[in-house]
Amino acid sequence: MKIGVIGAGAWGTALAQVAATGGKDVTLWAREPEVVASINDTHVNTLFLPKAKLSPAIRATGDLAELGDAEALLVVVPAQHVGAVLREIDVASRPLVLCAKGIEAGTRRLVSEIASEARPDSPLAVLSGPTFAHEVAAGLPTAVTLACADAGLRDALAERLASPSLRPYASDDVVGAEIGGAVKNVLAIACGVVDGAGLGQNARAAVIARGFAEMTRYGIARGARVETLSGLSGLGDLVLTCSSTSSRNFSLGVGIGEGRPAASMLADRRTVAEGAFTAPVLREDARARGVDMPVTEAVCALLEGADVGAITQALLARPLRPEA
Ligand SMILES: NC(=O)c1ccc[n+]([C@@H]2O[C@H](COP(=O)([O-])OP(=O)(O)OC[C@H]3O[C@@H](n4cnc5c(N)ncnc54)[C@H](O)[C@@H]3O)[C@@H](O)[C@H]2O)c1
Ligand SMILES: O=P(O)(O)OC[C@H](O)CO
Repeated sequence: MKIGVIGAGAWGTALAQVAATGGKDVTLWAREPEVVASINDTHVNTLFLPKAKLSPAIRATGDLAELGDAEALLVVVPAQHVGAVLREIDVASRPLVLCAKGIEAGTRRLVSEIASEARPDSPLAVLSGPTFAHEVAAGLPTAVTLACADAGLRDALAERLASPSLRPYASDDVVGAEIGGAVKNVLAIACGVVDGAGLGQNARAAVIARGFAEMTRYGIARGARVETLSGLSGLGDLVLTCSSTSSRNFSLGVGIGEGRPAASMLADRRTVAEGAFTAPVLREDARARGVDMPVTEAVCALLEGADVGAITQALLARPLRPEA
């Protein structure tokens, strides 16, 4: 089977490694010529996943046309670039497995909505869950949600993507799988701020629990099912990214909590912290739908330069309310 992977950041590279280790023929599209060269010449992605020794069965290319004959394509560019890349490639009606986590600025669309507009003939699936790329590339045990409306395709993809260390759980709730991954990135920034500002572990647990409550309110408003949100792609990924500096979103929050300006940290980086792009559009969409998301509102204010102490006090001083 030939698998195409669109995007050779850390996650696309790790997924290519899993597929190649499982005996698939893998072509990996990278935007950066130096990434193509380093993967093909040294079997290392020196820019985005430098510690992983990659299978020689992975062939990198800078030409999207070379992925046209793949049986399935994993789409792993950051959410804000999915539309542009999918409009550029001719994938006929091949299945697209969407692996980016975010909401598109300006349109408020989930990645599946972007993809179905760009490639209306391609069936879509979403792969999401608690998955640090370096752990997956190292073959450490990992479980994910694989969501797809078509049961036959879902089972076929699950079988092809499963490996001895990567275990997919099937779901038909595509929107639910996407909401968890998009919202947890914003909440991870908040947990990083708590850590960086030394607000304590009680505060971090409170942000995780109240963050999950707002993820659930927002998810329900967009048609997600609660059991999906409390599964791997929602609560599972929230717990992972809210507790480790391996998360780029959490680390961004730590920097903000320590008093560094968000804008300069974002300007300095090549890797993506999706939560910084999702937070403003999530706030806009939640307001439009009448969904209360105070942690998301706080993250937006902090990204815009607000003072951590003032935001913390404002959150604590909100009118008292029932938990449920
Ligand atoms: N890294 C992880 O552990 C991980 C795990 C699960 C999901 N994800 C998700 O996967 C997606 C990709 O993240 P990543 O970690 O692989 O990226 P990364 O931070 O490792 O690398 C950045 C990526 O963005 C690409 N890029 C930058 N500008 C672009 C443009 N204009 N057009 C197209 N691509 C562009 C780069 O080529 C590179 O592939 C994100 O949505 C992320 O949330 C990441
Ligand atoms: O490094 P982060 O914060 O983008 O998180 C990576 C993955 O989404 C974890 O599942």
